[in-house]
Amino acid sequence: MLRAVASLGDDDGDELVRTDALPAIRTPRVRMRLAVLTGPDAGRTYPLFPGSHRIGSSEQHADIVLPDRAVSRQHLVLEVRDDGVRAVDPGSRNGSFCEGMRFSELEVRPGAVLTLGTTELKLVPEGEKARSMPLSTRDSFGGLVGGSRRMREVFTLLERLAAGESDVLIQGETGTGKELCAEAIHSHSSRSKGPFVIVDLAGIAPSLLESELFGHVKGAFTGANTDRAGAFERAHGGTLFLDEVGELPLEVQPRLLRALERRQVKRVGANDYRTVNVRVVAATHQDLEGAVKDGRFRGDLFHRLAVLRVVLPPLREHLEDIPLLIDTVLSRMGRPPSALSDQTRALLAQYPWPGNVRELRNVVDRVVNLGEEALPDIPDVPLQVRGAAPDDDENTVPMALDLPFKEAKERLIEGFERDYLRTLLERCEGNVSRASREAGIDRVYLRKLLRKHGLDASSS
Ligand SMILES: Nc1ncnc2c1ncn2[C@@H]1O[C@H](COP(=O)(O)OP(=O)(O)OP(=O)(O)O)[C@@H](O)[C@H]1O
Repeated sequence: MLRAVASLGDDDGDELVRTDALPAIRTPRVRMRLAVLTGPDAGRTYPLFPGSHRIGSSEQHADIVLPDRAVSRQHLVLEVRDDGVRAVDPGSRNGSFCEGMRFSELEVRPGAVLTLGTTELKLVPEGEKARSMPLSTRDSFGGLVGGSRRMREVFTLLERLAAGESDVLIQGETGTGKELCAEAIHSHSSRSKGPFVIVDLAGIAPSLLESELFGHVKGAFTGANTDRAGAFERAHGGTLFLDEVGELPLEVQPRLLRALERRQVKRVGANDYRTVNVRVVAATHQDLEGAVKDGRFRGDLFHRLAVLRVVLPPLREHLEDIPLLIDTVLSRMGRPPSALSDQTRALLAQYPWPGNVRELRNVVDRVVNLGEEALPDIPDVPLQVRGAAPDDDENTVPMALDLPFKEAKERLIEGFERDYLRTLLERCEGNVSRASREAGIDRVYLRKLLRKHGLDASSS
């Protein structure tokens, strides 16, 4: 007897007839594709069926063969399961990277870009285009610079949205360039001749917030000696940048929502509304969706602000931009690129930069003025060994063979420690107690090691 008709696929409408007697047979089906974005094979895609897929440069050792001289014979294995994809680097010579970070084992999310040698590979969920957005050809937009894929994707989005009139929400960790981004949107818009008004909502006493945003009339409160226009009115004809919008107290949020919806503001103590012509660009380093769930931020305001959303990546996800960023910082300081030695640059390229570009700028400033003692405690190990010569021996780990034995050995151990700790933390979801049990090392010592390598348990 027929009991049910179930469709196994969302996209192709295949149907499977189930009966009591015959259990459903699940045929392997393609859920993901691997798209080659750059490198000699750019443009090719491979279906990823459940099971193991070996990726490398040798037809003997790999199922997906990449004709890239910087790719090892067997460079990476993708283990595709029903519920996810795990990438394992079995010891490639030049390493495997996910958004700027080297890994040896990684649970890869759909849409992630992996870099092997000079080849970039994207895991594309079935039904999605390999590249949803063309990459901008620029390596700067306003004051923001970056030639990496992540930044060029941001630039494409900015090119498109700057010209429009919609409000924009910029999200990103502290120091990722949110203010620069807002300025760039303004200067590339038709409002560029109008004012660009900045309000840092985190820096204003809650009692003064309404007056700062909407203005006040004389006598509205103690100290209101004259009528004063608020930021919305001052930004008339231009752009209002609301920094740290996540800090806005709940009680002020309905007034901001009203101002955004009606483009009308009422000064504190006044009876009438004034119409303003303002584009609002807001920014936050907070997880606003989380704040909405926790009831700290109004959902309707969030949706109104986030009509268009730009997410700026943390620097650790585009480490390849560090050389360009260093040159930019130096030139903004009026210094030539030679103001920093190659050795210092190499060290800076290996630091995880929790404070993002702002921290990089500050460190470059200090090192140029005070010398190398001002460098942060940077693990001295090669993170990125890209575009290197092809491997002669699959088991070769990149080693500084030209260094004195002791130093070369120390580097190798440091590299091992860091790779080990990263994988460990990832496996234990940042739980240090669990990590210390699994690794069989004392918790205090583990914390010390994590600090030494700039790894943050909570953020892993
Ligand atoms: N992509 C970038 N290119 C060039 N400079 C950058 C970039 N990102 C940030 N900076 C520089 O880093 C510093 C911090 O940038 P900005 O103030 O825009 O960051 P932010 O995200 O607004 O930080 P916060 O959340 O702490 O307010 C500035 O000096 C800025 O010029």
